[in-house]
Amino acid sequence: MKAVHFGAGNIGRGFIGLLLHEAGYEVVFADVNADLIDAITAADSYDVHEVGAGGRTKTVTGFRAVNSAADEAALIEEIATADVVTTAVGPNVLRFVAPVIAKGLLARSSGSPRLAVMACENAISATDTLAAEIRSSAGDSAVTVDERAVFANTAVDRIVPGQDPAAGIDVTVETFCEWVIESTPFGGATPVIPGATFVDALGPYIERKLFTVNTGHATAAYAGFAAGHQRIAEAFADPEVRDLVERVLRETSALLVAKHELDPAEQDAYREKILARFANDALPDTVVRVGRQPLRKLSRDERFIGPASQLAERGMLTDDLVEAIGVALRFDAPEDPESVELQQLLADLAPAAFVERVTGLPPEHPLTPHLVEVVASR
Ligand SMILES: NC(=O)c1ccc[n+]([C@@H]2O[C@H](COP(=O)([O-])OP(=O)(O)OC[C@H]3O[C@@H](n4cnc5c(N)ncnc54)[C@H](O)[C@@H]3O)[C@@H](O)[C@H]2O)c1
Ligand SMILES: O=P(O)(O)OC[C@@H](O)[C@@H](O)[C@H](O)[C@H](O)CO
Repeated sequence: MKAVHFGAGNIGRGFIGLLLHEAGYEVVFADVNADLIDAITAADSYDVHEVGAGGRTKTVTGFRAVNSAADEAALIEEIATADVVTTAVGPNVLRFVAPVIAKGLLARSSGSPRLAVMACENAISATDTLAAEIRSSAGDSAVTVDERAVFANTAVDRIVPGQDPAAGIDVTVETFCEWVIESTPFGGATPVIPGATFVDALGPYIERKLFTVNTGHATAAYAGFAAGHQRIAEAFADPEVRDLVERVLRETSALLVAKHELDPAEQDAYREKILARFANDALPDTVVRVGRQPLRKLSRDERFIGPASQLAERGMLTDDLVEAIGVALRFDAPEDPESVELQQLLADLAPAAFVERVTGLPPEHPLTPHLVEVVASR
């Protein structure tokens, strides 16, 4: 069995590549970073170091690498003969990997089994987004794409921080990991990936993950940045940061319980487990990594505006989320282009125009006045 995985970065090597390897797949990493591809090609194995209580080191072997910017023909051939294609490149990059996946699908022999395509990104329905880009790229052959591929949405959860360059291609990760994949598109013939969980309906899982892990994580990052902290564990040890994270997650939990009819006690336990993960001092994660791309994080369906808008539509409380959004506006990290753009937009636009442009919410939405107020008063 062969898997082609786009994005040989933190999640690619430290999570998806590892689980595919453990499932018995030969993994072909595709990435645009030439130095990274050369390093992977030169290695026979790499280690995934789990840190924190019960952490172990796992070794990945049986992989190859293709430079997707330089060797499209080789990548098309790999996709044409693969069983699985996964991505962990970032939601905004999906449109750039779609054309070569379309070409690989069209190059498959018509008798081949259908290719399982799964985007492993922090975004709702990321595989649907990727599939739409692949169909659009295939043009008149879009029907053939759907005959040859099965597209399944997924939710991925493992904190993988930025890596020490001296570690080579080894990866340091937390012990926790969860890969949830929707089963329905496979019609009963799901890929064999023992480390993954297949569920009929992914909606509750991805919203629970994004609106708990990622809303809380981003709140810790932005409040930590504003308070002058560099590492997430250090930020989370600050009582004021932790208090805001806990208040925000009580609001998102109220939404998740109401919308998806989750058991409140189970959601409380899920939230507590996540708070303990943020406190993992053995994980060298930074507020700048976790806060990266603030414009993406403040967009319509993402970890702040997604839950806050739905709470407001239900007439439920959003005060703490709105406070966290106000703190996010202070994220000013020159190394992050979206942070620079965020600060420029704040300087250039009136509050109402800023809210509409960044969050995508119309003026008449019940959340909008609260956001305009927080932007105006910053
Ligand atoms: N790191 C985490 O804790 C974590 C956890 C869950 C989900 N995720 C999600 O996984 C995705 C990747 O995050 P990451 O932390 O691994 O980022 P990363 O920056 O470590 O890795 C992304 C990789 O994608 C590569 N890439 C960029 N453009 C590409 C292209 N056009 N073709 C092929 N490769 C390309 C980059 O060179 C890089 O190696 C994101 O959607 C993120 O939200 C991350
Ligand atoms: O990857 P992002 O930028 O969407 O979010 C940053 C972190 O919150 C994220 O990478 C988490 O570490 C991860 O989602 C945990 O599963």
